[in-house]
Amino acid sequence: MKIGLTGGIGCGKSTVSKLFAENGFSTLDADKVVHELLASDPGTIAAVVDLFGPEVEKEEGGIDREAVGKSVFGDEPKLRELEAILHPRVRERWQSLPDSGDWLIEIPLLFEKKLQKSVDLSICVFSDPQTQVERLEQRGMNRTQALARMNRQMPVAEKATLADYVLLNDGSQSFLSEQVRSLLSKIRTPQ
Ligand SMILES: CC(C)(COP(=O)(O)OP(=O)(O)OC[C@H]1O[C@@H](n2cnc3c(N)ncnc32)[C@H](O)[C@@H]1O)[C@@H](O)C(=O)NCCC(=O)NCCS
Ligand SMILES: Nc1ncnc2c1ncn2[C@@H]1O[C@H](COP(=O)(O)OP(=O)(O)OP(=O)(O)O)[C@@H](O)[C@H]1O
Repeated sequence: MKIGLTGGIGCGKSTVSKLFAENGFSTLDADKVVHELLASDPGTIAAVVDLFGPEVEKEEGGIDREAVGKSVFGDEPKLRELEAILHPRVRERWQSLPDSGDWLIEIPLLFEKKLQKSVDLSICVFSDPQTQVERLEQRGMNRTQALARMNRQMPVAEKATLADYVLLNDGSQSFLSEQVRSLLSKIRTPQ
């Protein structure tokens, strides 16, 4: 089974992914694939330097994600060009996963990019936008940057209406793990 996990930035996707991993799922995170490509894939690095200039290449090699992130959210044409470099490479990676076994794949833009048909089941982790901003600020992102990314995404309430299952993550981590436990018992029990 391949599950697509989505939600807004900072809603708790990685936290949910860890809970699935503890319950025997293999996991893949599209953001991590992007990070690996930007750190060490020569073709990706060359294309991104071509787009943003040599100043985004770090001395030790690889792309400075913070610098790119600061300039690209709010510059829609550039962001689309960056996505055109990265998305086909990321898609190739998760679409070539083995058919066997249980996989949870974190795909932030699952619904924006209409990829839901490529997974057996979709889950959205929902947090109130206020909670999203607070969590991102706690992680060191400033409010303007947080809002720029959130504004570029489909509102999480809309994602929730499109998903097969929704996990609520405005409460405690134990409330979240209870929901994951209950969801796992549903999707693993043959109907
Ligand atoms: C701009 C980049 C370099 C910033 O890197 P940074 O380490 O700061 O952020 P990270 O990659 O960890 O992303 C964190 C979150 O930002 C949001 N985000 C990232 N890219 C996008 C995007 N194109 N559109 C909307 N939100 C996005 C997602 O919620 C994601 O979970 C990087 O996010 C990137 O290359 N984005 C374009 C590729 C992409 O669309 N990635 C999303 C998953 S495939
Ligand atoms: N229920 C919760 N209570 C308190 N903190 C939480 C809760 N859920 C997640 N967090 C914290 O909020 C932050 C964002 O969570 P997480 O990294 O899981 O979200 P994400 O959706 O994967 O984020 P991103 O979109 O940036 O990849 C993390 O620091 C995490 O530890």
